[in-house]
Amino acid sequence: MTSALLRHRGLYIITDGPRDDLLDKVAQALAGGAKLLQYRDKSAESSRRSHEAGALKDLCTAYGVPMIVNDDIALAHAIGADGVHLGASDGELAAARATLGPGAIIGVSCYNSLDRARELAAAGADYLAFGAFFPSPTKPHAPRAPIELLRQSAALGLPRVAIGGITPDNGASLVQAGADYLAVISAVFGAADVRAAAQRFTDLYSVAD
Ligand SMILES: Cc1ncc(COP(=O)(O)OP(=O)(O)O)c(N)n1
Ligand SMILES: Cc1ncsc1CCOP(=O)(O)O
Ligand SMILES: [Mg+2]
Repeated sequence: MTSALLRHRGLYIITDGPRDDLLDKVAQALAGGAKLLQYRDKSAESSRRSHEAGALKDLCTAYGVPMIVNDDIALAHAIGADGVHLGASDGELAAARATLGPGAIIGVSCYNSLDRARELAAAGADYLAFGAFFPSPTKPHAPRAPIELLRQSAALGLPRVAIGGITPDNGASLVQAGADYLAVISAVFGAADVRAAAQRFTDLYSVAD
């Protein structure tokens, strides 16, 4: 799936639920040009999670946008998601590949570590996520990463995702440094006008391309 990801750049929306208007807000962000979606819900309510993830997958399919599940390989498999995102304590990349298959998108958190990025690239990751680049309202204690890491990781040849406190105002510096995707929660889902906020991120790539 890496090649499909390599054909695009843009906004990667990550959900901030649980919330009652989740589907509606995601639809607005997709209308604003989001190119990837991650369902991130840290609750343990498996029935709601499964229902929501399935509904989000259908919505993303209608927009031609890949849908990725955070943390949960089994949920990704059960609802036919396009992939999974794994952090350092979320299970092995090899296990995800064995469950989801060769065409799945398996994204990994590399935090601020080029060594971790090299290892996971060699192990078959489809994209490398770095951050937090700015103070994150969603995850205030996330380790910080320097912007140079985006340039330093270019040679690994995989799509690079930037995350952490990204706004339409500070995102341009990350796009310039080589971020293929800007992964955003609060600056999209916390906005009064979600579609307009997403469009501002989308526009950063129209200017760059
Ligand atoms: C695109 C992207 N990058 C990083 C993360 C963070 O993953 P992780 O460190 O596992 O933390 P949680 O999101 O699970 O709290 C991510 N989810 N997505
Ligand atoms: C999951 C995660 N990992 C590092 S920062 C972060 C949260 C990003 O959310 P926001 O865009 O609100 O800073
Ligand atoms: Mg995780």
